[in-house]
Amino acid sequence: MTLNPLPSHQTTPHSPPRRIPNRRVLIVGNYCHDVLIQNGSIVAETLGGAASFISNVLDSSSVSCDLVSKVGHDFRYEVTHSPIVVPEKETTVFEAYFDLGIGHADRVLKRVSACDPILPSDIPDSRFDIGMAVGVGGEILPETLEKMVEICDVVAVDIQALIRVFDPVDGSVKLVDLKESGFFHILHRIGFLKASSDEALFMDVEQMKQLCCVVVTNGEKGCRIYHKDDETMVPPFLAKQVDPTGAGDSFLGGLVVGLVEGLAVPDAALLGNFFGSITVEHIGQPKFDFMMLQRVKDEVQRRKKQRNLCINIHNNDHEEFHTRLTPARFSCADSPVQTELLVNGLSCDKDDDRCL
Ligand SMILES: Nc1ncnc2c1ncn2[C@@H]1O[C@H](COP(=O)(O)OP(=O)(O)O)[C@@H](O)[C@H]1O
Ligand SMILES: O=P([O-])([O-])O[C@@H]1[C@@H](O)[C@H](O)[C@@H](O)[C@H](O)[C@@H]1O
Repeated sequence: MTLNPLPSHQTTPHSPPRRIPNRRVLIVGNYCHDVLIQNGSIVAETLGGAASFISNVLDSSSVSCDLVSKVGHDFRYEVTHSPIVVPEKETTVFEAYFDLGIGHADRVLKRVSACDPILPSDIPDSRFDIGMAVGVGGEILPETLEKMVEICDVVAVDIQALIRVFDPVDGSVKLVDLKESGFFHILHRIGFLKASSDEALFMDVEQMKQLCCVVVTNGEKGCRIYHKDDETMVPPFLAKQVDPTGAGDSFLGGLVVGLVEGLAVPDAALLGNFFGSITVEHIGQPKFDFMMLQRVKDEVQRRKKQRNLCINIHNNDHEEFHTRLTPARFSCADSPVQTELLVNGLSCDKDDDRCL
């Protein structure tokens, strides 16, 4: 298996272009029901789970993907990629509290119900170009990740799938060090490890960046990429945050769209920032504007052509791409109207039927 997350055609802009065949992506992680709570009241109930946010970005970007997810008999959303229904179980439920004000976290998460884990036998035996291990409620097992690295050329992992543990009484999410997670022995076989800046405290970035490409997201500040001796800051896009839920997931979706398109890793991460910034402007799943998506596709094609022709482009020079994507960012027509601003950046549009 090729583990180099930065294929040579991407790292050396002066090498001849290589045709990239159509790629297929495998997303593994459970859908869930999200309940957003503020001041003791339910503000919104939405479809959640990293798999839902990521497939939304991939589907909108016309990147074909297979999705393996388990839900219970009570799953209440219509989704494009049907989950496995476990009739005797309930769907995973997360409550997100936006007013507990613990530390500097923007929300406190509790897993109040958990569906079954995803087993290696639930995953198809075919080969995939990119696998995404994106559990939220502990559904990815070490043997699940092992199967993914066997059948996928490159695997991108959200660290939250590996290091979350759940309080047996109230389901509060706690994090354990990556070394104690039970997954550490597999990590030299993955391509990308994505963590938020809070989660990054639970790994040794210096060590991990020798094993794979580490991407640390940092909310409105964008993200940083670490690989071997390279470190790159990738700038953010301006956003008016309504609900932070799913930003990291959409980021990962955008990153993988960029990789599938054959962009260099910093440019792919810029697409991640782009989709992350749109997501924070919505409660639950964002609906991406068609014109905006078309402009992004055009800019991606333009960027690829420019890279292939080696015009004005250096390895870490993604500023021009950022400048060209910015107008596309604001052609998004369905940004929610802010009607009521609540504390900690959670606000609700009264015309949005997900808001209660
Ligand atoms: N307030 C914001 N303004 C602009 N972009 C944001 C904002 N919040 C998140 N993003 C984008 O989404 C990405 C992921 O968000 P982050 O909050 O770091 O992840 P997570 O949801 O996993 O905690 C960021 O790297 C950034 O690109
Ligand atoms: O906001 P984010 O960290 O990218 O990802 C979120 C998870 O942390 C959370 O457990 C889940 O309930 C949300 O639907 C979303 O997937």
